[in-house]
Amino acid sequence: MKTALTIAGSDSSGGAGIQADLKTFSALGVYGMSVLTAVTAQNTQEVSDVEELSPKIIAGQIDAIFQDIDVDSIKIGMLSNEQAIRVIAERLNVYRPYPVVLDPVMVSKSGYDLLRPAAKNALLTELLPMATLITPNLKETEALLGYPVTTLREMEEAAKALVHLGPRAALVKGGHLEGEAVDVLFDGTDLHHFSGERVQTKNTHGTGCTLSSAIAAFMAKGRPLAEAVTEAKCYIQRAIAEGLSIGHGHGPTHHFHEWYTKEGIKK
Ligand SMILES: Nc1ncnc2c1ncn2[C@@H]1O[C@H](COP(=O)(O)OP(=O)(O)O)[C@@H](O)[C@H]1O
Ligand SMILES: Cc1ncc(COP(=O)(O)O)c(N)n1
Repeated sequence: MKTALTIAGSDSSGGAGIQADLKTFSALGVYGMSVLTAVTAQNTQEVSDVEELSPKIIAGQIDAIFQDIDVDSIKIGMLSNEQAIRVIAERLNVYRPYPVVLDPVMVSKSGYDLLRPAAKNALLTELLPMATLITPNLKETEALLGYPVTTLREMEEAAKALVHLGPRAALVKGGHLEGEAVDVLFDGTDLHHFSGERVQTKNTHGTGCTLSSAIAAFMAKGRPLAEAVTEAKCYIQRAIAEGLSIGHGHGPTHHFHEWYTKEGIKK
């Protein structure tokens, strides 16, 4: 069985973070592992507290996995602070995993800073250059590039500009635009568009976590990048369409195990 590792924060309500990542890996038939960076006290309405883990235990978790198990892909999510970024970059430089899907998580849907603003530079210099793919939403794209991105044309230019910062490829997600939910991939050579029908729902907690984990899962299975994004987009579309009205805020996406067949996602 192929394996995938998520390096991310815990969401106590189970809709985002490590929990969403492991549910996605499992639904897509890869063996999931986790390195925790922080524990959030969170529900569908708010993040009420965060406790960051020490660089020592973050390094310890990474070492424990890589010294024993072959890792077929990695997804990185919530990092919280600069020390976590530095120790993860340092350990990954030793083990050189491939592929690395980096979701540059910054602010939760409920408005809480999941990355301390002062840690942004370390993210840019230490981790972006190691990534096979980064998957920012529009706000994160703006924070990384330093200018607003609000149209499809600007998303295309932004995806190219992000690749200049070091990752091999960039997927700019249009989940927060109006109209069709269009994501734009620049793979270093070509631009690709991935379009999904917009679902009118408030149950979008963890959509970015789910999409990046699904891409990592398909890449673990050996799919080339653009194909992995196509399959993952199909997965997130249905996970949102069948999202769950759990809690009183932004409910979570739905992960169905029976979706995955040997041929791919059941359409
Ligand atoms: N209401 C929606 N209907 C359909 N697709 C959506 C919707 N909201 C987000 N998406 C898709 O979900 C994925 C995650 O995007 P986004 O919500 O922008 O990320 P994030 O969770 O990082 O803010 C993207 O593929 C985006 O196009
Ligand atoms: C631990 C953790 N990681 C990531 C997110 C982002 O998810 P969202 O953008 O849907 O709030 C989150 N809320 N919590």
